[in-house]
Amino acid sequence: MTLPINCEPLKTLIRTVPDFPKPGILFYDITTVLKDKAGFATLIDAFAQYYIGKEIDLVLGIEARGFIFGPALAYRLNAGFVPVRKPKKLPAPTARVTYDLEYGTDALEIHLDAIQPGERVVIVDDLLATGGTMQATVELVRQLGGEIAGLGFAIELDFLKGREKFQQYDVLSLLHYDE
Ligand SMILES: O=P(O)(O)OC[C@H]1O[C@H](OP(=O)(O)OP(=O)(O)O)[C@H](O)[C@@H]1O
Ligand SMILES: Nc1ncnc2[nH]cnc12
Repeated sequence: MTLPINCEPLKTLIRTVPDFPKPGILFYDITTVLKDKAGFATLIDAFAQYYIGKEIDLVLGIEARGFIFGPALAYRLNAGFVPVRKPKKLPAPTARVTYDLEYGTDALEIHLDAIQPGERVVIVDDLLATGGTMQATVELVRQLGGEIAGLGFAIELDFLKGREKFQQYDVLSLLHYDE
């Protein structure tokens, strides 16, 4: 059995920015790990190692930062990639769900024909905070009849307890922060 990839050393490559985008928010900036070739590869390798062999048909990436990890992971899993987008970006008929954010509200859409009923889907995003964004995406997948095989995050902000929204799902977070 292969040992799980330890991503903990990558914390040195993640920049924290106080009071962005609003006062009181400590922003976890992944651009500093993405530009590090070993850092980015380690994150994709860690996701891939977890999902290989789980018969994943589709990887869904949530706009915008889920688009960074989703396609690279889909390629490694020999799966398709589906973008979940902010409103009015997708050209064909869509399903839409609105949700609350750590710092505002927003909505997400998916093409109605993006998932066939029963297809096995992994949803990826850069960060789990309150879980509102992922919860909206889970709802979109359920509306289309997809089977949720996993929810994957590069970073989880444990203190916001977003994970509690997903108790019936397999949640993978590569890095955890307590504050
Ligand atoms: O768990 P939550 O409280 O829902 O927060 C997490 C979401 O917030 C950020 O995206 P944001 O909405 O800022 O959009 P962006 O990726 O377009 O910057 C982040 O990339 C996640 O998608
Ligand atoms: N604190 C945070 N840092 C980066 N992305 C976020 N998305 C929601 N909360 C965030």
